[in-house]
Amino acid sequence: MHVVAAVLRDARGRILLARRTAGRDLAGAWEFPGGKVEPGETALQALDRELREELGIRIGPARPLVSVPQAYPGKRIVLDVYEVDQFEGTARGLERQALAWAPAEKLASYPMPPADRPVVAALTAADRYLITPEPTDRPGFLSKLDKALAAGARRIQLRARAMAAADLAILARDAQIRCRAKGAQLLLNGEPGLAADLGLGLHLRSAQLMALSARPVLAEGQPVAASCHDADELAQAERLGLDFVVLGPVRATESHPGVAPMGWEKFAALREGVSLPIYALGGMKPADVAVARRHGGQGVAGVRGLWPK
Ligand SMILES: Nc1nc2c([nH]c(=O)n2[C@@H]2O[C@H](COP(=O)(O)OP(=O)(O)OP(=O)(O)O)[C@@H](O)[C@H]2O)c(=O)[nH]1
Ligand SMILES: [Mg+2]
Repeated sequence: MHVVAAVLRDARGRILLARRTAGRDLAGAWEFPGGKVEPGETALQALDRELREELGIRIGPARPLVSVPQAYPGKRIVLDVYEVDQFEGTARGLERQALAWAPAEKLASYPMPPADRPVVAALTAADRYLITPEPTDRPGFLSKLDKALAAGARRIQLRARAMAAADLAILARDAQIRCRAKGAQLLLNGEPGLAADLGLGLHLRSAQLMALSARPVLAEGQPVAASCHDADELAQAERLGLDFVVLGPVRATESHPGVAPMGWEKFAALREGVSLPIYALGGMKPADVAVARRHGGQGVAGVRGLWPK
């Protein structure tokens, strides 16, 4: 089932949500206004029709945001979401549905269908997840980090697997100060204790993820993420209530020559089974954000393709 929906903003930048009425599936959930594409319609024709029927507005140009494949009990949908910057008329609940204009940072507090979580993440969180190369010289590393932050990196994983614990703690603090100054999230790879002590986020390796029975406890508001390669790992990440994951390798990479790439079709098929925000990993460059979004991804993750030269 192909479903189209719109992100509409008011003059204050708040986003329109509509509440599903009683007697339909997912009744009571808040959603982005829209509906099913009918036979013979294009996605944009369907969006225009649905918003006229449900809200009484005529929409201007629409830009694709993300297209989320999602499996529900007994059906599979692709939720195709567009950002619409201009519309004519005043939005009203013509089908007796309640409407709410929500600030972007409040979206996550509305109960929404599973397919909408990746949409909210696409609207509010970074589309690139930068993984650092193994730090060798500290000044060189920190100046590259500054460069990445200046270029807009807002979600960064410090991955230092060969470093002595004491050195890692010092480097992590230096990196933390720089990230804080730019409002960027910093997640430490594989070290739950140090991440908790320093007030950093945590990135779990897949083996660590599978060995846990509860989400690791961190400082207030710090994210927990994980590396996933298959449906079991994704399901575990969702069970533990993680904030996001990386999934791959989508393409072949120099760093893992023996590993068969999954490709975008498999990426999208795996994404259907969970409602987590997912970054594509493996041979990714910033220009691949668009293809990742077309397959339901949050964006791209990587070392080589994202770390400054
Ligand atoms: N419009 C909309 N539908 C969503 C969202 N998220 C999501 O999972 N869906 C699902 O996509 C499907 C959309 O169908 P719908 O019931 O709104 O379709 P419709 O407007 O054509 O109306 P209908 O009820 O008369 O068939 C439902 O299964 C709904 O649960 C969302 O954000 N917006
Ligand atoms: Mg609808």
